[in-house]
Amino acid sequence: MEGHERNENRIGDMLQFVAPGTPLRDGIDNVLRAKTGGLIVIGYGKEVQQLVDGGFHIQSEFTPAHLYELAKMDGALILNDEGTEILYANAQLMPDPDIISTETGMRHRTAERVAKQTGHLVIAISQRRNVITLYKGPVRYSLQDIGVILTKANQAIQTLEKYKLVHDQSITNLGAMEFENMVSFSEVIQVIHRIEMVLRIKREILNYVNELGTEGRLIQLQLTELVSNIEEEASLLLKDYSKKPDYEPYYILRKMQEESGTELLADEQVLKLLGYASGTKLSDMIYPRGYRIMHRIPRLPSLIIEHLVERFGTLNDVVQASVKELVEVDGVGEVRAKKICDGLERIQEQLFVDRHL
Ligand SMILES: Nc1ncnc2c1ncn2[C@@H]1O[C@H](COP(=O)(O)OP(=O)(O)OP(=O)(O)O)[C@@H](O)[C@H]1O
Repeated sequence: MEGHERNENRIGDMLQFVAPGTPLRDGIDNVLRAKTGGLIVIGYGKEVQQLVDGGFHIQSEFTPAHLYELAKMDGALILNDEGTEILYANAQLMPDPDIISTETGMRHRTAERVAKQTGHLVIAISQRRNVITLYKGPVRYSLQDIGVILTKANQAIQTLEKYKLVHDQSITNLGAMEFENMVSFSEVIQVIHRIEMVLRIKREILNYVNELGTEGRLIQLQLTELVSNIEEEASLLLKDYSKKPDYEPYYILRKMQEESGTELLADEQVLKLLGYASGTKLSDMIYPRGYRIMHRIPRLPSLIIEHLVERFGTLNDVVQASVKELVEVDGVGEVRAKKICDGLERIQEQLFVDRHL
């Protein structure tokens, strides 16, 4: 897995763990308000044990009130992996002083070093600055004010709506061109870039949703409504256009997301992921297998679509096939063959109406 993708997953996990609405977050918020400061390590594996000196073995059930009371003591609190028990209080942590830390205060330096050395989640609650900072492995993340995140999340939803409109239109145009046998690599790559943009903003919003916890339900609903099936649609597109029919579309999709950093992928990278040689010309024509369009035919099972692709190879050949030829395919009787013909005709008509709207 690429570095930035792994870090994003780490941030997502951390944020979920301390999201508003969880008992841990209630406890942390109490400590923040009381301005006592706090240092909390999640998990007490061997790696952590080696760094702990002194402290009281408490082993009490985790409640926000216990956390708040115990945080009044100096030193660190150590919780179990699930954050459901407080194991130690007033513990002195002694991470390797050679581990580089960019923090200045001792609490935050210790938190950063312990996280880097053990890979565990460490939470520093600042006494003076009203900030909660999370550390896990090399990742550092400062929690932001809920109001600020909500504003950002709402802005991101608006951006997503715009991206989604552009994406939908480009998918419609591509569909119309597929029926006309007019698709070149260039159109396919353009649609893939649009998918990339939608997926990227979706990931960003998911991070906000994780961070918002119970406060993010509305954003989550909007997100689901807008892009719940984007991955499935993308996977069908990749199945339509990958060089070899047996390419695993979700694998390509994951690779695509791993490889795209702050910039969109280069066209050659997309071609490579689809399995095409680097010299492939963007103006060359390419013919879809028809997975995406055939999935839009009502009540046509995926297995039958597989059989149709095996038998005919491209969407165009399915469109050209007579009822007699369709019936030769495993699982297709006369009634279903007619439904396929009618279905394709209707989809084509609809696409021609909707294109360039
Ligand atoms: N190695 C350590 N193990 C356990 N607790 C520590 C350790 N180092 C610092 N602390 C805790 O952090 C407290 C504050 O330290 P310091 O003021 O240097 O931190 P800081 O990073 O500036 O944090 P703040 O923003 O809260 O002031 C200490 O009183 C102690 O409770």
